This record gives sequence, C-alpha cells and structure tokens, in this order.
Amino acid sequence: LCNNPRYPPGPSGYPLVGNIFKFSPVGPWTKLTEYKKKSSVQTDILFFHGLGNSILVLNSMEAITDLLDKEGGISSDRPVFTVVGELMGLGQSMALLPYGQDWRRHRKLAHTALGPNAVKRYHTIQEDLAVLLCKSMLEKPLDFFGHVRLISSRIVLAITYGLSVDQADNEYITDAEATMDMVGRSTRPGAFLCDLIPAMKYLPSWMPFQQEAKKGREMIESLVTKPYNYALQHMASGEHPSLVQELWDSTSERSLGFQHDLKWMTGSLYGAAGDSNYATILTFMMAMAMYPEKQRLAQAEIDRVVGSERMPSVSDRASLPYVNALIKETMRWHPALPLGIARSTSKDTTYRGFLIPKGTVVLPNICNADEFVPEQDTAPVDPGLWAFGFGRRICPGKHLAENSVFIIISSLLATLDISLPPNGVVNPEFDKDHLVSYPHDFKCTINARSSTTENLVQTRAQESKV
Ligand code: HEM
Repeated sequence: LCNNPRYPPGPSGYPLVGNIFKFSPVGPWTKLTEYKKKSSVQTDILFFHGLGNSILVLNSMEAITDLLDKEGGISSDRPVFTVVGELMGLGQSMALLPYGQDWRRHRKLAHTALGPNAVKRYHTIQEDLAVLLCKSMLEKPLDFFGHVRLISSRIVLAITYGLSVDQADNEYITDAEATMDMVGRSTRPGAFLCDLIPAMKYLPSWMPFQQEAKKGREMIESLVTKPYNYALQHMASGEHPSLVQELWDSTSERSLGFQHDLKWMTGSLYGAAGDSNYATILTFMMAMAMYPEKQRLAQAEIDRVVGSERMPSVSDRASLPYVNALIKETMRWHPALPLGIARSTSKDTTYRGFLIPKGTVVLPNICNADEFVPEQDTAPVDPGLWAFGFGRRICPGKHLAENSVFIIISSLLATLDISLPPNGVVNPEFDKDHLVSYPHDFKCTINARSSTTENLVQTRAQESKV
C-alpha cells in the first residue's frame, strides 16, 4: 500500500502517475471490498491519486457516516465529469449539479413532489401497475427482464409526466434505456481519459470521444425534453395529471429559469428512477430463485396478513416485517449502486490525521455481498438505509422508490412462485460496466402459486385504471 504519510493509505503507485491507474472503472467494488478484508493496514479508507486527481474510497459504515453525514458541508459536491457533465450537458441535472444554489432549488422542487406525504398520492398507480406486472409475468414468464424494465419506466413516466405507456418497446422506454446505458457507463469515475485529463476536451471534434460526446448530448437533451413537452402539451386537458403540471401550477412566476429548472429536475427523476428500480427487482427475483426457503417464509407472512382474497396494498407495508427484511436484504446482498454516486470535497480537509485535498472524489463502497440472510435485519445498521445514499444528497426519490419496490415485490410474492430454471442453475453475476449494477441475463421459472392467485390477478388487472 502507498505510504505517503500525508494521504490516507492506498495501493502502491508509480513515479509521476501515482496509483490512480490502480483504480479500475470496471466493477471496482469487488477489488475494493477485498482490500477491506486485509487486516494489517487501516484499509477502511483507501486513497488513489495521480495526474492531478484523487479518489477516496470509504470502505466502512463508520468512515461513510463520518465523512458523508457529519462532514456534509464539505463532502456534498459532485465531481466535474468532463465528458458526460460538460460535453454532454448532464451537468445540468440534479444528480450532477454542484453543491450550491442551483442544486438547492432543484432539491426543493423534488421535495415538494416526492416528500413522505406527497408520495401517498401515487399508491393507486403503483398498485395498478404492480398487478399488471404480475399479469404479464403469468402470460409471458420468459420475458421477465422486459416486464421489469416496463414497470420501472411506467411508474416514473406516469407520475412525472402523466404519460401512459404499455409496451417495453415504446420509444420513450427504448430511448431512455439507450441513453441511461450510455450515461451509466460515462458516470463512473475514470470512465474517459478526458475525465482524468480535462484539457483533452479542447481536442478536435473528429476524435472518437468527441463524437461520442456529441451523440450523448443529443440523447440526453431528448431524454429530458420529449416527455416534458408531452406533459406541457397535455396540461390544458387536465386528463394527465403529472408532477410537471403540479409544479407548474404551484407558481405564477414561470421565468425561463424556472422552466429550465423544472425540465431538468423532472428529467433527473426520470433518468435516476428507472434503472435503480429495475436492478433492485431483478436482484430480488434472482435471490428468490436461489433461496426458495426465504421466499416461502415471505409468502406465508403475506398469506397470514393479507389473505388470498385481495392483492397486497402499499398500506400493508408496516404489517409485513419479514417481507420488509427480505427487501432490505436484497438491497444489501447486491445494492443497485454499489459505489453510490461519486461525491467530491469542496475544500481541503483532514480525516484521522490524513490530508484529503479539495476536489477529492469520494466513493462510499457499500458492497459486501455474501449469503442472502433476511433474518439479519436486526443488525445495528439497517442495510436498507445504505442503498439510497447519505447525508444531504440522499436519494430524493427514496420514499417513492421504497413504495414501488415494496408493492412490486409483495405482489410478486403473493401471486407467483419464482424458482430455478430447468437446468437448476442461477449464477449470481452482476453488471460491472455501469453506475447501476443489475443482474446479468439469467433464467428462472415463474408459475402462478395457485388457480386462486391466478384468478385474483386477472380480476384485479381488469380494474386497473392505468
Ligand atoms: C430502488 C430504487 C433507488 C435506489 C436504490 C436509489 C439510490 C440512489 C443513490 C445511492 C443515490 C446517490 C445519493 C448520494 O449521493 O449519497 C441516489 C440519488 C438520486 N436519486 Fe435515487 N435511488 C432509487 C430510486 C430513485 C427514484 C424513484 C428517483 C426519482 C423519482 C430517484 C432520484 C434520484 C436523484 C434525482 C438523485 C440525485 C440526488 C442529488 O444528487 O441530490 N431515485 N439514488
């Protein structure tokens, strides 16, 4: 490990370039978690530096709380991503805005729409969409990846823009998928050499990364503008209530600045919501195929509390402790964002006597995958809390997301059995190339639990208003 006494410890480096290239942008959490297990050195903080960049990895809950919660005043900034942020324009979104006035305005708008009370208005939409998901799973079980993609986008499109889509190949969904695939690859620290050496942004436009940046800019602009314009155009009819409309109606001061904030704030929700929900639900399905005894326990609880006459509702959440433990365990077993979204320090600071220079990229490593054990929900630190980030930049969609994840998972548990595929094998492998890490393509068997649950799904689906 690197032993420059001023900086926190880190892997040994090379002259001139330091150890920065020891930080791999591809699925780094596995390697970083291995460092955590080495006991000889103080490895719950790891430092990488070189070429004017520094990265600090926080490998324990203690270090995360100390730096991201208690020192929120200096660790709530985001790094400047030269390619995706500056060249592609994503720097205008809430998730990448620097910690300052613009970001505060976006957070305030988001809080109005997504606070713990505000999200109660969406229970019915979430319940309706969850039952449609169960119906699709019964009709075409092999397409379960597509069904999960569809519901993840549907919830946020319906709520944010009043937009109703019912096919996974709808262009709003496929465009968003392509854009978020590109964004997800580009927002990992060190994804482009140009992020490490920002002066490269002045290189000529024929350079491959410049071409990629130009295309990315168009994709991002379209992602935030198209559904926003849809919501504006349909406001007058009053038939498609949306967050855009609600926030638009909440003021008479609709300056260009306000409109810009509203478009980019809602665009950030749209961009951030889909992939994380998708990853969480697929991870849950993988875990259920692999750990059937845990699935049985959760189903027994639902049978006891909800019965078989009706579908679960969001308001059942507090009465289903085992289902909640299973959801938390899903998020601990493989969090959707294993390294959160990178932070950056806004001034020099010290931690445990080490210097952490201004502009250091800070990454909380919350990955500690092992066995799937929902029963450890009694652990002192609630694993469900890690998954949504920390401190001042904690996920603003947390309340909405928790309800979505709960209603989807409890509806699936109530009505379906998820089991191993015919070859009896599921390898728990996850994507390592994107900010959001979802299960690699896997197979599982999906059956109705009984003819009663099958009828329940069909009947309830007909009542759905979405
Ligand atoms: C299971 C679902 C979700 C998970 C696991 C998740 C997780 C996260 C995490 C880890 C962060 C980084 C926080 C930090 O820097 O400490 C984040 C930020 C964010 N999330 Fe979520 N999220 C989920 C769903 C949603 C939903 C449904 C929305 C919107 C409706 C949303 C909107 C955002 C936004 C806009 C940010 C950036 C906040 C900022 O930079 O101030 N997320 N989320």
